[in-house]
Amino acid sequence: MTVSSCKWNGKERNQMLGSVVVGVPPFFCRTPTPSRPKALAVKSESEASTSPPAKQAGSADPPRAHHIVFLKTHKTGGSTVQNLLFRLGEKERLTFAFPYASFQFFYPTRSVPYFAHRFICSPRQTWTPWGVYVTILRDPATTFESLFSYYQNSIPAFSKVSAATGSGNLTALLSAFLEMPEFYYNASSPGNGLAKNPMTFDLGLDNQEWASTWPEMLEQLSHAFQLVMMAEYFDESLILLKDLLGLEHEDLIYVKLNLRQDSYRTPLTEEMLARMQSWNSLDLLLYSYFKEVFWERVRRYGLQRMAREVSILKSLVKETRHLCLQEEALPPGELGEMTRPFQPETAIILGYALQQNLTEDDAYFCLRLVLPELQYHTHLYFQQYKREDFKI
Ligand SMILES: Nc1ncnc2c1ncn2[C@@H]1O[C@H](COP(=O)(O)OS(=O)(=O)O)[C@@H](OP(=O)(O)O)[C@H]1O
Repeated sequence: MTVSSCKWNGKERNQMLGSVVVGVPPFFCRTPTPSRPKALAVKSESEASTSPPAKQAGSADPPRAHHIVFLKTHKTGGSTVQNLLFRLGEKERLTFAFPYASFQFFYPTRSVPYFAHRFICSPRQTWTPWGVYVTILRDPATTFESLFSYYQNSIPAFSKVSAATGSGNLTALLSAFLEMPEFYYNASSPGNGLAKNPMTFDLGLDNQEWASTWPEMLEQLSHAFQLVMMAEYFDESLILLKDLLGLEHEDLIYVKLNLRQDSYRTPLTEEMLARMQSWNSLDLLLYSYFKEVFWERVRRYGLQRMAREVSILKSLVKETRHLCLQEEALPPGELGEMTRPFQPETAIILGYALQQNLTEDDAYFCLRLVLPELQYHTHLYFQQYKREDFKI
């Protein structure tokens, strides 16, 4: 089934959702249009072109940000960032680079699309700036714990644990996996891409073992991505994004999406934590490296300035939540189809119900703020390809 043939009804939604469970790296591209926002404009309209900028020999100009690419890693808060970019793109009438026939590009064979892999990750390629590249990382332990719970039934290395132990208890399953990961993990199984060093895999690097090219790879990645956000410092990350793209505070308003119900979280013992870090040691290297890059960047931005900006953002988010949401996150049974996030079999994912009696403008904004990624993707897909049969 192709996405273009989808209508938004329960049966087809399930088919679409099946494919999105294993990841959605949406590429979000900015194409200059007559209604281009001043906030994102780097050069004047007359200078704009739809093709990537050709760098003139000897030109000292920085590359122009004609395109925004967001590489969505798994279980790192990416859906929240994606929602913000979807809203921005819709508001500014930007073009989205959606895969033609699916929600995702090449997963699980390869997580990063070929061109990105070639330009970002090959040590022999010189990085060619084509736009603004942004991604997000999260502490490897919490990322893995979240992945294990969410993909318990769909990643072979994880589902093998329940088959072998007969247990249905997430904590027991995670503990059993961490005791003997090699026993459950088969590197050649394509569905196992995320079962070891998932962020490394998502960035297109070899996630099996450390190689002497790693330091060079990390440096290349830090040149390729103008911003690597950190889930643990989400607000600070958004302020850096604002600075990078020339956004307003209003553009940064968010609610946490794809949030698991607390009862599905596994409390980690010291031993589990150590095992998890050892199993995901490349993710740990990646994360530690980019955490340093991140804080260096915050220092350059100015610590006091950052604190002020974050405080403004926090107040705005609080105010908006009060305006838009009935209460904090709710389980799926209490949500309508439009606002109910996809539910894996092994965890409960929370969503949000809107306040009643919102004005038309507020309802337009608030609905988009809480719209789960599949619903929003479907809406944008139909909107972009001039299919009017699914409208919010
Ligand atoms: N703003 C913000 N800050 C910190 N953490 C956040 C944020 N938004 C979402 N989250 C947490 O990220 C987890 C979901 O990540 P993704 O949306 O990338 O998941 S997915 O791969 O698209 O399914 C999921 O983690 P778990 O709840 O631990 O599963 C979310 O709670």
